[in-house]
Amino acid sequence: MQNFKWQRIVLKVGSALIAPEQNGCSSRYLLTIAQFIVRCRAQGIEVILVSSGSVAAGSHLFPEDKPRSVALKKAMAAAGQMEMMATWDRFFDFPSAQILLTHGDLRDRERYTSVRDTIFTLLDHGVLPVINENDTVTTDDLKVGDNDNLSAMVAAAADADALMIFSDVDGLYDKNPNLHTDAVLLPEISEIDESIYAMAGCATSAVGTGGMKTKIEAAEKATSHGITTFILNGFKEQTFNLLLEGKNPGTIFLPYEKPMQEAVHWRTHTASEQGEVIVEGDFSEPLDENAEQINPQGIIEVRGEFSVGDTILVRSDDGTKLAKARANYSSCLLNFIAENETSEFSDEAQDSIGPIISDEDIAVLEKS
Ligand SMILES: Nc1ncnc2c1ncn2[C@@H]1O[C@H](COP(=O)(O)OP(=O)(O)O)[C@@H](O)[C@H]1O
Ligand SMILES: N[C@@H](CCC(=O)OP(=O)(O)O)C(=O)O
Repeated sequence: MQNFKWQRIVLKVGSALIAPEQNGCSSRYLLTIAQFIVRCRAQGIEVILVSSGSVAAGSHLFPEDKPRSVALKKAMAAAGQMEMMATWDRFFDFPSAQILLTHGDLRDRERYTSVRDTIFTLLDHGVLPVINENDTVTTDDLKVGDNDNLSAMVAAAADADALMIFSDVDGLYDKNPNLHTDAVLLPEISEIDESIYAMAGCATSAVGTGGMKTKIEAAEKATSHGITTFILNGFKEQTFNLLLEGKNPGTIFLPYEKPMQEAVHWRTHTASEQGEVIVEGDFSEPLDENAEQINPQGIIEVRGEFSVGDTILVRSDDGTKLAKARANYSSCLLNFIAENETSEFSDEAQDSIGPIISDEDIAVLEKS
């Protein structure tokens, strides 16, 4: 991959590549992917693998149970994860390590930093990190839900240069090629807007989650962090040969020229808001330099329950999303302040705690 000059890449492998016949893990496609990983490492490129497929790999162990309950899918994931890790590990003569994550781990700044540190330490020691969502323990509130978005969060956490999403199609088409014979492949996307999302349909395979929509979300997350992103066909050996020749065999999403800073990116794309604060005021000036101007008297409403340190969404009174920021106050205290007629208590709180949100812990959102 001489032409690409990458130091660190994240490869995301979809379920259809792991268990194509849904009869346990198969080496049919994984062998080629494993050889690609070995060749990248031989070129000095650090590789992180985000591997889907635990449910698909484990499903053959529970053949008689249909329809599948959530508990059954979690059991499949628990059993299939073992088989999948064993399959990957067999291909390599270097060590690999399993990391199972939930969104709960990534949206908490301390746990996120700990995940980052672990990934960097593994890479420093030549160990291949193999990452999946921790399906067995996730709840609706805790899960990322698809490994496309998870891989983008991992790529950002790992400061990767490129994210390669290996799937069962050649890339992004102007419409689903499995439903429309006249669909056209788009080799290069320089800007992700509504028209790109409009092209993306759902998964049509029995094992995929999210289809193209989640891959575009992943590309948006990654490119805004300066990470070149590809959607590629992992079924075709040619894909890997072309990549090694420095060519684009699928769809490439070009990185932002001015990527977001790490902390702002995390707050925008990985942290999720636990509540909202509706404020009044003049927001014509950049909020990231004036966050501290939002004072308790300006609060109109506090929505949801959040604690100090959680991420909150700040909206203006006309509904515009202004920013995501670290809550310096709990929702309980803010509610009390907002409902209290006298400013004496809020002045006291501001003196002892400081501003409601701070300039350094804020991600300004595009007005919507
Ligand atoms: N515009 C599109 N271009 C390409 N594929 C699309 C498009 N819209 C929907 N798809 C579907 O997305 C599928 C890939 O997503 P998915 O099944 O979730 O794969 P994976 O398991 O690799 O994540 C394709 O097989 C295709 O059916
Ligand atoms: N965590 C799940 C995979 C979820 C997922 O996003 O699957 P896929 O669309 O095939 O990448 C599993 O291991 O089965």
